[in-house]
Amino acid sequence: MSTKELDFSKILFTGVKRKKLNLNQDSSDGRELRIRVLPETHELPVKKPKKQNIEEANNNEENVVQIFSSSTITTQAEPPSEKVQRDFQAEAEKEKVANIRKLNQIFTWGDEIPDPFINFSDLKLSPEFLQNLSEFQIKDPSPIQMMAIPVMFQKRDVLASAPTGSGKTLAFILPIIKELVDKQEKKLSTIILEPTRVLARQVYVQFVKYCQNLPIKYAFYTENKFPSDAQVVITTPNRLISAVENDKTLIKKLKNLNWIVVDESDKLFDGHEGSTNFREKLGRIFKWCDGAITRKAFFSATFSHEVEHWCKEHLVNVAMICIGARNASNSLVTQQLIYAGSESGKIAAIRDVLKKGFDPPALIFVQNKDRAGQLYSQLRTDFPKLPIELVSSEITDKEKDKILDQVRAKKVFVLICTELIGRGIDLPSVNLVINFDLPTSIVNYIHRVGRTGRAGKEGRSITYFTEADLKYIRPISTVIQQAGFDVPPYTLALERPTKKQKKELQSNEIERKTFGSVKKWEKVKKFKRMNDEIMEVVKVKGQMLADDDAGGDVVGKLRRPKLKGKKKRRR
Ligand SMILES: Nc1ncnc2c1ncn2[C@@H]1O[C@H](COP(=O)(O)OP(=O)(O)OP(=O)(O)O)[C@@H](O)[C@H]1O
Repeated sequence: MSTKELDFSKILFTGVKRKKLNLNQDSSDGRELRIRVLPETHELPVKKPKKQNIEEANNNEENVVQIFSSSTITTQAEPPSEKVQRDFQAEAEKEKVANIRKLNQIFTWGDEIPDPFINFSDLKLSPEFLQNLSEFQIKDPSPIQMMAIPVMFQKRDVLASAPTGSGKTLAFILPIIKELVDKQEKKLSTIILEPTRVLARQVYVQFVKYCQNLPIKYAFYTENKFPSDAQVVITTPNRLISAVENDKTLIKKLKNLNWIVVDESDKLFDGHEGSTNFREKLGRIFKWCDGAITRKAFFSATFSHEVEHWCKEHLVNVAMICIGARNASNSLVTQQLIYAGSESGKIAAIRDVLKKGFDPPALIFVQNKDRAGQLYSQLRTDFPKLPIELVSSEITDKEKDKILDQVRAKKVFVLICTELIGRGIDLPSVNLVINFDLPTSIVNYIHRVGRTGRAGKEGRSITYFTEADLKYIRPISTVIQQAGFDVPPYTLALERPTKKQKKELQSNEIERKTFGSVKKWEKVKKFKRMNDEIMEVVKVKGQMLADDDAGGDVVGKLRRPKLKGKKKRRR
């Protein structure tokens, strides 16, 4: 068994590596998606040629190979012995690997860590799989892929951390796909856990892309029946738990898994989620997935030392991988920290940014759904022609998927959102992230700004703070400075928030003055709800018509559904 008794009682915290990155010294900060490989500089240590004078050389014809001048010649080098050549090649290879690791900022911990690979073609992937990678422009591995893939090939537990947008998803799905193709096992082999349904869907889409023409069954499980014929199931802890509660026979299958992958794992380790308490749920799931062959893989852009200690303590032969500095923000994102004074100052500042012009789409983060509604109404009033959307817990999952797809397609120019999509969401087209409300922790900051600057592209972020944020600003200011960007110097001299203050901030948001009215958003919300109800009726009617084999235009046959709370108009 690979795990000891699990102890989820400890409280996790996150810390930032204090050392300042010297970005000027070496521009290779390891955060680019493209790998860096040194040019080959090694040559065999050929013995230095002897200089002889011509008379001497003429006496020994065998030695004469090249005449440099009228008075000197060079004798042929004595070939090094095979052992010397082997030793030298091994040494050169070691040095090359060390350089690759250094340039890509690959740090590892554990026994028998394999060398990073540099070409997908060296991985013995099937031609179909290689074709799928190239179809989606995956040419070279990113640093996390270079290291995590060979480690996962060793079939051992792994804890991996790498910057936002650096390709962690492919780093864990590639070894899983390869194993399934090679072994051709039909059993349920892998469970991938994501903190939210939206992220589970996103990972599912990656499987759709990379598994074309491959004999693999994968499923995205968030509703209805557990897909028991799938080899890979992508889901959330909540859904998996309720599936097992409904069908205890699943436990037997879970004990026979090859992999359980915990993506955004520091989030799932998080014990501060109140009612959702992910850590407790993960503990239950791990007890089911404790088969001797089951390996665990944890991936995230941020990790606390506690998670690291937990893994060292509870996992056998775990390999740890860290790309770049631990808990650092992505330095491909140009980061600004701006004092806006007050809430109205922030509104003025954001108007200014949108008016001056920006490269859409942009994400604007606020601290809760009410604030999202207020800002939505405000910006719709100020910029009636700008395609603005909002994602918060108030809209359905399907609506969320739709809006996020519109952002990807650049049909939505400004997306107002809450922490709900602060993590993991891959919107490669996003160029600008605005923290309208200050994130409540550096971890949230790192993930939020990581929605831009993805896949090696550059991005930009602006973080506003007000009088009310002053006592919490220093940690965020430090992270920005560590990424190599200027911050107002006094923010670094302010007192650090105490542990109590940090905790308070997690459970109680900063009270902020409201602005604008939420009328516009209320209207849109009502419309969206109506739309959802109509779509639901369309689905049901469509099913009924299909069952009756009636065909025809389903929508045309519908009547307007009765809406809850809708009063009859009095004449
Ligand atoms: N080797 C590669 N070459 C080019 N693009 C890649 C490569 N690997 C992944 N990508 C692309 O990079 C983007 C970001 O990848 P991914 O979503 O896996 O990032 P991540 O590290 O999981 O980020 P986050 O921490 O925010 O979840 C995706 O659009 C993905 O298709």
